[in-house]
Amino acid sequence: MEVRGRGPRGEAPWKKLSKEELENQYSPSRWVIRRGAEETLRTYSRIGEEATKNARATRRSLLHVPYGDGEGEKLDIYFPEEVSEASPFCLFFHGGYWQSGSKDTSAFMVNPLTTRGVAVVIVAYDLAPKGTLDQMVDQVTRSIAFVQKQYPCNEGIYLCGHSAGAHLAAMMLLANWTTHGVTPNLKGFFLVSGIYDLEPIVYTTQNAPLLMTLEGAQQNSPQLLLEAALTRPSDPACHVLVTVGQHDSPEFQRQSREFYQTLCRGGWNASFEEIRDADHFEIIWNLTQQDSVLTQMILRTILREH
Ligand SMILES: N[C@@H](CC(=O)c1ccccc1NC=O)C(=O)O
Repeated sequence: MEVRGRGPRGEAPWKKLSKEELENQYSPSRWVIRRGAEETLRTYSRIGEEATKNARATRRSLLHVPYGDGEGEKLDIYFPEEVSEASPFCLFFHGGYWQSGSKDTSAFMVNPLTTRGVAVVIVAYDLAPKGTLDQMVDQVTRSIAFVQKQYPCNEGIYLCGHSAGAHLAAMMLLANWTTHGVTPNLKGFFLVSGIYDLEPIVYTTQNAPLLMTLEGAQQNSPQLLLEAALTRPSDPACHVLVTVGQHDSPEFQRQSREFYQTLCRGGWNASFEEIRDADHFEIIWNLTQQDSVLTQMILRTILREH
C-alpha cells in the first residue's frame, strides 16, 4: 500500500536532509544566481511596487474592496480597457511564506492581462502570526465566492498563486463551495513555484510565526489531501498548470513535480512546465512582461477557454 505523502517507495526524501540542508532547501533566496539574496528580496519588492503603481495609474480599478468583515479581508480589482462584467477574471495570491507580502505590492500580472481583456483581482489575506493557515484558506475561499457573487456573468474565474500563494490557490482544488452559497465558475489554476506538502516547513525557521503543528500542516497540504481524495474533479475541463523555476531549489522542484503527478493520477487536466533560466522570484517578474513564456501560457489558457 502507498504510504500517504511518501510516494510509492517509502520515506519522504526530505526526511533524509539535515536540519541545515532542509532550511537551505526551503529558503528560496539562497538559490538565486544573478544577484545576492538580499538584493533579490529588495528587487522583488521594488518590481512589485512599481507594477502596482503603474497598474493603479493606468487601469480602471476598485481598490481595497472588502470581501469580508475582517480588517485584512480586502481585494483590488483591475479592469480591462473595455469594462465588461462578462470578462474572465484572474485572481492572484501573493507569496511570502504566509507571513510577508501584500496586495499593494503584488499587481505583477495586471497590465499584461488587462491589456488582453482579462480582469485581474489581487487578494489580501491575514498574514501570520495574525492569521493562521486555516484562516487564510478560509479567506481565500471567501474572496473567490465574493468575486463570483459580484460578477455572476464572468466568463471564467482563474486562480494564480506564487509560492505560499500557490499553496492557497491549490487548496481551492479541494474547496467545498456548498457552505458559501455559490459555486465559482473556476476554469483554471496557474500554480507558480508552490509548496504543496507543508510538513517539511514545520521543521524550518519559517514555522516560527506560523506555529503549524504536524497535524495542522497535514490538514493544509493539498498534496496529501489530493492523494487521499475519493472524488474526481467536478469539471474535467478545468486546467491546472504547475510551473517551477529552473533555479528553484531541488525541494521546490520535487514538490511541484509530485503535485503535478498526483493531479494527473486524480484525473485533473494538468500540465507541468519548468520555466527556463528563472529563479523563485524572476518567475513572478516574468508576469509583468507581455511576451514572457509564463504570461503567454496563462493568456493562451484564458483566451482559448472562455
Ligand atoms: N525569506 C524567504 C522569502 C520567501 O521565501 C519569499 C519571498 C517573497 C515571495 C515568496 C517567497 N517564498 C514563498 O512564499 C527566502 O528565503 O527567500
